[in-house]
Amino acid sequence: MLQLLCCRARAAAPLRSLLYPRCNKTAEIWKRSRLYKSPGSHVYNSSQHPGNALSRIWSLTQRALRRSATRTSQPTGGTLKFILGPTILTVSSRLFCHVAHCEADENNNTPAEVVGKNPAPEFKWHILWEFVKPQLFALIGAVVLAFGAAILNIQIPLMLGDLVNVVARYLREHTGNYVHEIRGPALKLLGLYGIQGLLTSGYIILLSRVGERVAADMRKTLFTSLLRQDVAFFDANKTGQLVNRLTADIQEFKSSFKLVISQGLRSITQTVGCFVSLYFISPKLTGLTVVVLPCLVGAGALIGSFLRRLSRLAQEQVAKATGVADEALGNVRTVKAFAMEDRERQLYAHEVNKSCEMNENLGAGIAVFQGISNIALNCIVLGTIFAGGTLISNNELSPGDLMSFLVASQTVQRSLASISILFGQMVRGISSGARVFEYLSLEPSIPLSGGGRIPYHSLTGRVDFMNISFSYPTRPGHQVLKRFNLTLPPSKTVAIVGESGGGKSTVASLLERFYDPNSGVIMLDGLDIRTLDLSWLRGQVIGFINQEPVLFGSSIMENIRFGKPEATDAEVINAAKQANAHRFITSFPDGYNTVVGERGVTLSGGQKQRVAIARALIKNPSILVLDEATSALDAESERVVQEALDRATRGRTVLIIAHRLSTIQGADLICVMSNGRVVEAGTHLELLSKGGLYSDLIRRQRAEGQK
Ligand SMILES: Nc1ncnc2c1ncn2[C@@H]1O[C@H](COP(=O)(O)OP(=O)(O)OP(=O)(O)O)[C@@H](O)[C@H]1O
Repeated sequence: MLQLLCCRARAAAPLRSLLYPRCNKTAEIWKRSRLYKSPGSHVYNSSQHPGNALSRIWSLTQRALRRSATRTSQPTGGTLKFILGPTILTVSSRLFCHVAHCEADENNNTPAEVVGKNPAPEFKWHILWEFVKPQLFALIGAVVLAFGAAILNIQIPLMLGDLVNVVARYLREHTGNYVHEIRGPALKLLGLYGIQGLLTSGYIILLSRVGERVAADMRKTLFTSLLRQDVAFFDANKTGQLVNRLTADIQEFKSSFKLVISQGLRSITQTVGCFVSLYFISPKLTGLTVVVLPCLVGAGALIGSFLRRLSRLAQEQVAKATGVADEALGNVRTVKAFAMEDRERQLYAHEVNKSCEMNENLGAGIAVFQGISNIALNCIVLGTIFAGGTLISNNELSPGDLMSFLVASQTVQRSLASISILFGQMVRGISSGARVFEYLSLEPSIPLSGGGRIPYHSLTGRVDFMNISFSYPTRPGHQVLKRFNLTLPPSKTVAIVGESGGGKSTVASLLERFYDPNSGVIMLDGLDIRTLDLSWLRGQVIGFINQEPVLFGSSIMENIRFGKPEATDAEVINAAKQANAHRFITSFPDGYNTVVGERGVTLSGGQKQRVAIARALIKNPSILVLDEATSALDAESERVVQEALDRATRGRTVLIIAHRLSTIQGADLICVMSNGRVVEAGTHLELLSKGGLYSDLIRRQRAEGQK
């Protein structure tokens, strides 16, 4: 039972008071626990230093919080995890902490250690450069055009001033033709507006092309890198968070990248250029502006950052509500089976109401902010006109200069305001980019390609597990296999049985090289499988069928072809026939083109299993691994599937992991596993006559069957 207590980590006192009483009460925990920090991970386990474990934990916690608080104002999403016997303290750099109380297993190992990632992944400029390099010409073009548009923006106030001066002179002197007088400067200004419009469109087009291509390249590279990672990586990282890096983080990075280059460049150029113009128009008015403007922009930036924090909280709340809906809709069958629709509706309504309230508050905050900033900006205009009027009456300034000054100072205000917003956006973009880059350069510990292949005609399919010891990387303290030995003779069927959690499926995972053993070797035809090409091993040598086969939401034809993409239709149909699936597939109106729905939801368990068998058989594997392939089926489906399996296993090396002992009595060898080791081995009759663990299991299963 997991009990999560949340507290704001910044408030040190509550965290301290939460820890001390817990630890005082459970002094035993300290004696039992060990302290380790695995390299690269952030998992700490307590009592290599039993005496000062608490103070060490506390200082690590504070250091982690300080680091995440000072590096960036944005949440980074990393976690540190402290394991104190059955208590796990998770400190996340989102500045929250959870104290999770977990039951320890029989070895005093906590069941829920999750390896956290670096709390603040670094932004790597050289990786960004690799993505930007192919778009360099377009990027330089965009920068030049944006710079040109900014320079013109500096010219416009001056030309507006010229125009006003012409009008003012005409009004004063009433000489000449008004249209003739004004035509020249007006046309110049119009031309300037036109060129500026063209430059602006040009740089936006180029920049969005650069942004989209960089983002698309990043998505493809990140997806490829994620697919390359080994299974242990996915044990330690939630898929939702990985998908978030592909979508939200890259989106955020792209927006920041485009905004910082376009608006950043424009705003800085305009601010500097317009300030120079202001100074040349009127040093006295510029002096006044220099005093007032930064104060207003500073106040605006402060309120702006407060509003952005509100906006982030409101977005997080919307994401939370979406999470509730996602979970309920994703598990709709379970929700319905437990008649929990009402509870889920209430839960969703509660979260939506909270997000509605937060968004309303945010809306009110924005409204007040905009109202106040409108008043302040208009006051600046009034103040400038007032002071400028005085200068005009003293003949120190012309009306046109005042006009130029007003427009240029408005441009400066806008530019300064956008620089302050851009700064926040840049920080967000950098932390999103860092999260994306973190996995781009991650090398899997088990590489997918490279290594040798055994020619098909000489492959016998003999497998030897030699002295294998293994712990899952996410649970290094819990040894699942202990000096495990087993031989799968060529073309024979070996079954593994034993208590639940004894490590049977782990043996299959090691053969597939989802993980590598900590010690010992697995041999295929006398060769260490670590020296063999992994894509070849998984793609052509080993066929894997498990208890709950997962199908893709495409047609049956495509699902079977997943086992061998180049297979012809005839090969697919042949594999389906071998798997006893042809008849039910052709009974559907769309036959092999029937779309099976998300994860194969429109097929029955037995039908799904037979499609999965066809998918495994189409690659004609030398070794077949059946991990409780029939245990989820009813008697009739099991009979049909078993028939298919009997046919499929002929002439192959087969490893069966079985719960129901009735299904493996014909196996050439049955191994009984207990506590990570093989404790008995022999045929069904040999093991029965021994009267050991196997006959015990048979007796228990028979008794359960009779209940
Ligand atoms: N991905 C994983 N990460 C960490 N521990 C795991 C993982 N998968 C399994 N384990 C643990 O390894 C041990 C052996 O699990 P395994 O699935 O191999 O047992 P099993 O004999 O196949 O059990 P069952 O008959 O119930 O399927 C269990 O204690 C389990 O909790």
